[in-house]
Amino acid sequence: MSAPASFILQAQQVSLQVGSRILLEGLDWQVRPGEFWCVLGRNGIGKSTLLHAAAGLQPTHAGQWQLLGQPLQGLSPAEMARHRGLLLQQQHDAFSMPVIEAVLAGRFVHHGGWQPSTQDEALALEALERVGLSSLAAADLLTLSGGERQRVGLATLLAQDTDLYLLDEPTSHQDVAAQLQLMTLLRTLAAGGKGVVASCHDINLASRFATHVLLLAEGQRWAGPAQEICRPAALEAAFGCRFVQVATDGMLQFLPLPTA
Ligand SMILES: Nc1ncnc2c1ncn2[C@@H]1O[C@H](COP(=O)(O)OP(=O)(O)OP(=O)(O)O)[C@@H](O)[C@H]1O
Repeated sequence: MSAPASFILQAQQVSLQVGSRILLEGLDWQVRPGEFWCVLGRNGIGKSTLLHAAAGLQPTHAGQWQLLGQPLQGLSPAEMARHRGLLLQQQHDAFSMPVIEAVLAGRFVHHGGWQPSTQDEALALEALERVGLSSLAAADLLTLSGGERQRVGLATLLAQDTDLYLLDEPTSHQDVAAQLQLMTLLRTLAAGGKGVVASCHDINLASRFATHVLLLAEGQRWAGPAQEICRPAALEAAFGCRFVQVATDGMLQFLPLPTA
């Protein structure tokens, strides 16, 4: 997995199914270094399923995924964990532990032992700083707010330091200022050569921060540069409501309106 690959993630004719329902059929899609993709679409359209399948944690019914040019199915869990990380939509904590310990868990994949080195500790602290939570390093994980807990999850992924970041609704528990910081952080990660894929319900955040958008709808999808995909016609087809496009401060905003 050391040779440079032109794609960090590649879907080749991927089909995803839950029960008898086909969510996606014949998806050909590539994530290159430097790209920040937002996956948009209605509730239940298959965004989480897509992220979990790309992470190798959910079955792919046809086609295959390649991670850094290698078939995902052929990689061991340890190899996968060194090259891709997934932020779940919900974090479930059974035990008390200091926040820094949760972040240090991200380093485990790189040394295989539970004893963190001084460098691991420095990287974990730096990851907490990047998500604005260094003051909570010693706090009990179980005492955090929903937004703080979600950012600890992202810090753990940053400590894991993978090539591909898969994030399921990373902004869902964040206040508006934290959303801007988080989307800026994801864009910076991509600009540094990582591949970032995040599901999102905020079209305006996606169109402002993502380099690319994958817009999913029943039996249809659009993929490409964010400014090309975030257009009223495609958004209306995908979400089933009207959109008015408003230009403000040099940015395009999309205002959803009920259908007449
Ligand atoms: N294990 C399962 N068994 C049956 N159906 C499932 C299973 N997992 C997911 N589904 C269904 O698959 C569909 C896609 O779910 P998914 O969570 O991927 O949607 P989503 O686009 O992420 O939705 P949301 O925006 O609400 O998070 C949903 O209709 C869901 O009910």
